[in-house]
Amino acid sequence: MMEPLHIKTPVLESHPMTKIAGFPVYLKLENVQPVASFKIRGLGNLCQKAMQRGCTHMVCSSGGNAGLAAAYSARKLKIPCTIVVPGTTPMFMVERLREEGATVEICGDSWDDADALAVKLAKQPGYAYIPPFNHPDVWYGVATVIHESAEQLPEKPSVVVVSVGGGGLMSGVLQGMHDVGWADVPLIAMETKGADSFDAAVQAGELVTLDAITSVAKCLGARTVAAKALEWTQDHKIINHVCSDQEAVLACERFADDHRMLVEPACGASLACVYERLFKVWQEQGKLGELKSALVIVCGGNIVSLNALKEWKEKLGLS
Ligand SMILES: COC[C@H](NCc1c(COP(=O)(O)O)cnc(C)c1O)C(=O)O
Repeated sequence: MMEPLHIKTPVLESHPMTKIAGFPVYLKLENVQPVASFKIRGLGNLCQKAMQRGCTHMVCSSGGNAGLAAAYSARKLKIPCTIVVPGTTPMFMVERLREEGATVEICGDSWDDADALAVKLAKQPGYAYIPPFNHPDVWYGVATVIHESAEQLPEKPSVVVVSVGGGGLMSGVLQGMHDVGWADVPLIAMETKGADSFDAAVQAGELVTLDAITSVAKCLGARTVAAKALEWTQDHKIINHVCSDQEAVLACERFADDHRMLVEPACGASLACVYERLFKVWQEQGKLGELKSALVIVCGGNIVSLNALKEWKEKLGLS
């Protein structure tokens, strides 16, 4: 059994968010992972399995964070890797991937275009395709975030909150929830407008491919959500919600002020669930009953800076 490449992260009760919600809000701080996002849990597991299956070169498509997790894993496992990112990925992130030793290819306007090239490159002998969200080994690794939380929390939470891009975080969290006896705990699945492929699938009752990703939360930018995520709606109570880019970016700013930690708008979408007081809305709609506590998975992300936050606020009319 190999040592996992992720670390056990803290669970912090957020005093400011508890005051807003009216009950304890616990934060699982995946932003303090070595690669600044939860991604290392799933990609670390997948890369270790790929190495054990004898791969000699890994190829991962990514909006950035999964790529960094794969590049970090490959470096730790001493295996060459290629990361394919869309043209929307900022150059500082491309340089960060190269600093991890990865070869970086830039392709297309969204993750889906990058993924198509990654799949093609991985057909070379000895190469392994490393999907960023749509694989059981990813979900198995992500499930550890709940296994840890169950040991860290004083009691079972009344609700768990995640962000949804391709649906890997959501699927792994749900797997973990069922592992630890939280099958009756509703999951809140948050997306941003313009990256809402899960909501589109739920509304249509089948997978839907968005024409483009127009949200600033590019790391939620999978135009088609994984089938597994939609399947989970048959087996678990899931409340999905689409917030605006403005709400996600403001949540990032409030979180930085409240906790002195800077996270991506992809993560801001989850934090907006608390900051926009959505629990009360869902209780008034009868979607949620009494709530004693909430667990928010702070998924983190690298593609953010004080300057980026300022630019997003200007772009979104928030300045
Ligand atoms: C296009 O991008 C997909 C993936 N980011 C996904 C992601 C998510 C959503 O996770 P998912 O639902 O894709 O498993 C949440 N929070 C953060 C900070 C993320 O980077 C990537 O980096 O390749």
